[in-house]
Amino acid sequence: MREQGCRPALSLLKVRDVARRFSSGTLALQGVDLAVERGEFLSLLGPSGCGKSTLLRLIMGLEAPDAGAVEWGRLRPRIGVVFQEPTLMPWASVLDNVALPLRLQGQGRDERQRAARAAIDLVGLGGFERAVPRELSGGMRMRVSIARAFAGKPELLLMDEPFAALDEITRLRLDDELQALARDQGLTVLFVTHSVFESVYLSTRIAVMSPRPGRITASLPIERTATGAAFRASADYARQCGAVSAILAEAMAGAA
Ligand SMILES: Nc1ncnc2c1ncn2[C@@H]1O[C@H](COP(=O)(O)OP(=O)(O)OP(=O)(O)O)[C@@H](O)[C@H]1O
Repeated sequence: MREQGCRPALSLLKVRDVARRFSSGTLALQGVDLAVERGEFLSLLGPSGCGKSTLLRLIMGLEAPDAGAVEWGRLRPRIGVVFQEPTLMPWASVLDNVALPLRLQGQGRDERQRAARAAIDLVGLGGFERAVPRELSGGMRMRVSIARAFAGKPELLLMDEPFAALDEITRLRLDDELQALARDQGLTVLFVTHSVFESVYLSTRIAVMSPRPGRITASLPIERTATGAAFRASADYARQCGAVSAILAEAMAGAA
């Protein structure tokens, strides 16, 4: 069902008319249509409870839709996942935490340690391989979680409000690091957030969701006329934050 080998469209992923109702009776998603294109940084922006995490779980294959389908392009990409909580093994070193998925895949010790060290360097934690999570700050723990996702060399990175629990300064820094990593590694990212400012800063496109039952009400490409702090301080950034906020408010009012 997932493989659509003969399909001419080359989107990495298509969510078609998806609905999800929980056994409690809650209709979390209805009529969700979303195409994810290779190489884009796509944010899913919507109010709390609109079904963003549910949609990510459907894409991960952790749950099945009650209607509609999640369809993959020519090949199903390797997927990396980062959640809001870093979900590290507290007793294990940074190196062992990052190498865990590779161990579960059955990779040999040398191979997985090499890949884990490379991912740790990528997120700027070189030198902390032997540290355990309690010796790290919240931002460093989140970097470990990102390194763990990168160690498997993902083509598609699914991120569920990864920086929501962090302080503003750490969050801004990790936004910058993530954006640079995604660009340098040619990754496709699907990033769930409540934050208009974060989504405009990070994304090449934003999909806005309505309140529950969630569906995509708008898709907006983001124009980036500068990078880093210069973009954050630019009139273009402020203008696009204003436009996205207005569309989000419209989606909220439409559902009221
Ligand atoms: N396992 C479940 N059983 C019953 N209801 C659920 C379950 N998981 C989620 N829900 C409900 O489905 C709706 C969507 O939840 P979901 O976590 O996907 O929203 P969200 O947009 O990610 O929210 P937030 O931004 O607050 O994390 C909510 O009303 C939630 O209570």
